[in-house]
Amino acid sequence: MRDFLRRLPKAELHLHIEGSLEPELMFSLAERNGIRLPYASVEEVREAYDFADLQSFLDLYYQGMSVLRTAEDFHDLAMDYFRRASAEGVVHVEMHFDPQAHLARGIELPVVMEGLSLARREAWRELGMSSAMIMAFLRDRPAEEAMAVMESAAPYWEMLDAVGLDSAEQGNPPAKFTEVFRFARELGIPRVAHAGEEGPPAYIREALDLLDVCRIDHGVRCLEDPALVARLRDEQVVLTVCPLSNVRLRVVERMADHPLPQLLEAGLTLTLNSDDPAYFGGGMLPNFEACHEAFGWSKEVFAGLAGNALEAAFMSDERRQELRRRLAEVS
Ligand SMILES: Nc1ncnc2[nH]cnc12
Ligand SMILES: [Zn+2]
Repeated sequence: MRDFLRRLPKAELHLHIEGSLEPELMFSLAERNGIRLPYASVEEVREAYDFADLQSFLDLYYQGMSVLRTAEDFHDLAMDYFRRASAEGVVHVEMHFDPQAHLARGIELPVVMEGLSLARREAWRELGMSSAMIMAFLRDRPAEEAMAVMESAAPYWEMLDAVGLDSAEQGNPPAKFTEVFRFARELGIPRVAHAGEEGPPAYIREALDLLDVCRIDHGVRCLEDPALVARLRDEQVVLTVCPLSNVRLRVVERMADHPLPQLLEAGLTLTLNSDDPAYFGGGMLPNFEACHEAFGWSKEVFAGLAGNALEAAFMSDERRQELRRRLAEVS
């Protein structure tokens, strides 16, 4: 099964590129940039990754990314992840990135865009891996700031496959960002949003009704609202579920308690993703394997999930056709 799961052509739709920063790279970038880390060793960093909830993770996540300063750093970050993901059979990566977290440290958007764009071209050339960019707004910051970022991103609008919404969910409903998302819609930029990770089902409804998103990131708490589940099923809204993330952030206690089997049973359109692989115990393959171990799903189930990701991905029709063929060959 492990070999089958590795060979499955997997598209990853929910990945925070800053959350792919492994402690080893964190140390080498800190050294390159003359930054002192509050850890003595790589082991000490890993030991600190014991989270009580989303906020306790976010505190370390924003601290960790302080080593990213130059376009070269962002390039190295992304290439480091693309290489690891490619070795796990990932063929397409859609990366969220958080401009406001970098602006707050004095790192301007062009630095981020230059580094990530260079890595994307290299990944295509050297690994045959396609990718997409999702510019995310931090929902625990003011909506006016998100709007300012959107406006300042004008030179890059063409390069954005979507805008997204992440960071601390509780108390920061999608409604807060209605105007920013309306602006993105007017520009023809697709929209996704984290909702129903820690927040209530009402946030999933708001993301659909007010932000007009095409996908919900996480969405696992929809099960608390049967009418919402029926709507998600009928409208075939894609959920980008991140199983290991949900365990590590204590959305659920253990993999065996994860609601994935119920979500599948309810007929929802699901995909599997890693979210922040450096912080949550691994990338796409470990997430697929954890599901196999916990739920004993068949090859057909995993091929179905991989197929859902291909259909929902931001990629050219030509690329989608090619990957559909590869999926059919493997499964
Ligand atoms: N799992 C997550 N939820 C919300 N915001 C995030 N930013 C990075 N990872 C996140
Ligand atoms: Zn996420």
